[in-house]
Amino acid sequence: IKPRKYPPGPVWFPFIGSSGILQKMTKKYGSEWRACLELSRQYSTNVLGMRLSTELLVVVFGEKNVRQVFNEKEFDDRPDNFFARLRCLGYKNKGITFANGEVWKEHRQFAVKNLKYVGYGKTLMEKEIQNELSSLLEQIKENNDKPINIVNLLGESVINVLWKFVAGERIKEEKLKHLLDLFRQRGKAFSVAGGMLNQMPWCRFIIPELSGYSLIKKLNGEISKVIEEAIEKHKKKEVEGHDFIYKFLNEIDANKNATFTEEQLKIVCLDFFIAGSQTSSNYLGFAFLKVLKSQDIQEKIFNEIDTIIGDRPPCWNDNERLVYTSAFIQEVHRYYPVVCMAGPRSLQADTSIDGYRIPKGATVLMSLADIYFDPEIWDDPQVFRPERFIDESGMLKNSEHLYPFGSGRRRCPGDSLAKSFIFIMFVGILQKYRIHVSNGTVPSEIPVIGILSSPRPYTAEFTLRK
Ligand code: HEM
Repeated sequence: IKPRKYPPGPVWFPFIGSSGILQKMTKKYGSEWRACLELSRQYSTNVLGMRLSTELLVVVFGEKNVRQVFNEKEFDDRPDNFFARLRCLGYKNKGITFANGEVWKEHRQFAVKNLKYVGYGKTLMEKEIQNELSSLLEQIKENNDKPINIVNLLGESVINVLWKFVAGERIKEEKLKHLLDLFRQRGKAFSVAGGMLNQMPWCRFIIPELSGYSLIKKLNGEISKVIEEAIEKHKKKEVEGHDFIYKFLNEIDANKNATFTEEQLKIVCLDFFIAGSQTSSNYLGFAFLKVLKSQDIQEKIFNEIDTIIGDRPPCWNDNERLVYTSAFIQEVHRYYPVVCMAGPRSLQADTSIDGYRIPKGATVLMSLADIYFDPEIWDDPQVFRPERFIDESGMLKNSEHLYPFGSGRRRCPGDSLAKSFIFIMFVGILQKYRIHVSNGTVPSEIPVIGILSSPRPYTAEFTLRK
C-alpha cells in the first residue's frame, strides 16, 4: 500500500512495483536518469515516487529539493541493499562511500587527514600528475599520428596518481588495463537505482551472465586480489616510503578502535579505486571531444596556453590565469555532467520534501543534470558557451549552481585530485598536440549514461604542434 502523501509516480504492480515500467522507460530513453526525468514530467512533479520490488525509491528534481537532500542530516546514510553488499565485496556498509553513522564519519575523516599527510592535495601530488603527463605525452608520441583512445589512457593515469598515495606504487600496466575494462562494463549489472540484480537478487541464480552477476563476481575477485596483495606487501614492509595503507595498518596495530580492520582497509581502497577510475577520465573525454569538434575553441586554448604558460609544464595555480581554458572546463562540467544522478541515500527518519511525505528507509536519488539546463538559472542552457563563466572584467566566474562533486557532508573528498588532474592533463596535452578527427569519422556527442555518463568510445589523432 502506498504510504500517505507519498510522491506521485508510475503504478505499483504486485511484487515488482514499478520496476518493469522503469526498465522499459530506461530502454526507450537510453538511461535511467532520462527515464526518471521523463516520468517526473509525465506526473508533473519535482519529487518522483516509486517502489522497485520491496524498496521505496524517490528521485528529487530541482535545485531547492536537491539542496535539501545534500544539506539535511536525515539524508546522510547510504542504503544497505543487495547492490550495496555486492559493491562492498559482500560486507555490510563498510569503507567510506557505503559506510554510515560513526564508522563513516571516522573513516572519512581518517582518510582525508592521512591522504593529505602522505602528500595528497599538495605539491607532491602536482608533481605526480606532471610525471603522469610526461609519460602520457611519450605514449602519444610513440603512437606517431595513429588514432588514440585518449579516455582509456587517461583512466590509467589517474589511477596511477591515486595509487601512489594509497599503496605507494603503481598497479602493473596490463593488470590495470584489464581491471579498468571490467569496471567499464559494470553498468551492465548496476545502475544508480540499483539495477535488476538489486530489485530481483534471485535472478542471479537463473541468468547469472545476463544479469551481470558473473561479471561482478569476476570483478570483485580480481580487484580484491590486487588490494590484498598490496596490503600483504605492506605488512612485510616491501613497499618504500609513506602511504595510506601504512597509515591504516599502524592504526590497526595501535588497536585503539575496533573499526580499523583489514576488511575495512580493503573496502576503503576499493572505494578510492572505483571513485577515481572513470570520473576524471570521462570529463577529459568530453573535453577533448569538444575541442576535436570545434577547432576554433581549440585555437583559443592554444593561444592562451602559448601566451601565458609557454613551454613550461602547467600547474594547478595556472587555472586562474588561463581564464578561457578554465571557463571551458567549467562549461564541460555543466554541458556534459558525468554524475547525472547523485546518491543513493537512505532516509533515516520520516521527512517531507516539497509537500510530500517520504517514509524512513526510502532510497533517495538527486537529479543533478537537469539543473544545468534549467532556463531559470542559465541563459541559453542548450548552447555550449564557456564565456558564461567569465565576468565583465575578464575574470573567471564560479557558479553556485554546479554540483560536479556534490555538496554537504558526503561531498566528494577526491575533488582536489580530480580538479588538478583534469586541468594539468588537458592543458599539458594541448600545449604539445593538436587534435584531429581520425579516419574522417566524427565521433558522436551523445553520451552513454549508466552509473556515470561517458562519451561513446572514440579515437582521435594527435599531431605535434611545434
Ligand atoms: C571528476 C572526478 C570526480 C567526480 C565528478 C566525483 C563526484 C562525486 C560525487 C558527486 C560524490 C557525492 C555523492 C553523493 O552525494 O552521494 C562523490 C563522492 C565520493 N568521491 Fe568523488 N568524484 C570524482 C573523483 C574522485 C576521486 C579521484 C576520488 C578518490 C579519492 C573520489 C572519492 C570519492 C569518495 C570516497 C566519495 C564518497 C564520499 C562519502 O560518501 O562520504 N572521487 N564523488
